[in-house]
Amino acid sequence: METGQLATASFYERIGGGPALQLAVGEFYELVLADEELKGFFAETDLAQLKKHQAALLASVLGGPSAYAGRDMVDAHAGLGITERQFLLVRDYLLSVLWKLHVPVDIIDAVTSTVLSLKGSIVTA
Ligand code: HEM
Repeated sequence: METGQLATASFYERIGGGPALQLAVGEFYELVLADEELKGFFAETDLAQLKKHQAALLASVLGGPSAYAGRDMVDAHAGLGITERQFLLVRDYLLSVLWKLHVPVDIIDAVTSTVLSLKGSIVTA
């Protein structure tokens, strides 16, 4: 029954699966790359690969396929000298995209906690 399916659907399924995540990740990097304080970090980055990894990481956090094949968060951000302020800016861009796409609030809460738990691995300045 429909309601039974809704009750057991993962966050990943509830937001629309892979296509919805790709949209969210695309919009997220548009915001990040338009920010003067952040865009320099990505000057040398293969953006297609980055978006693919970011979407895969989010998918596994949200209970979808766990196909994340990127580096762990410490290795990916080592030596970048990211400050807490820059970390919070990036977090806010991610959350703003999720709000804009009408992602339900319980899912936003879960993403917020996960992102916060990564702070110690990402902030090095
Ligand atoms: C908010 C939480 C964050 C998450 C979940 C996250 C996640 C990721 C992921 C999954 C990758 C790809 C790793 C790979 O391809 O192997 C990545 C790479 C990267 N991230 Fe983050 N990130 C976060 C915050 C930040 C912040 C705050 C900055 C800079 C201000 C940043 C800058 C970068 C850069 C520059 C790369 C690419 C590094 C390279 O090309 O070698 N990230 N991140």
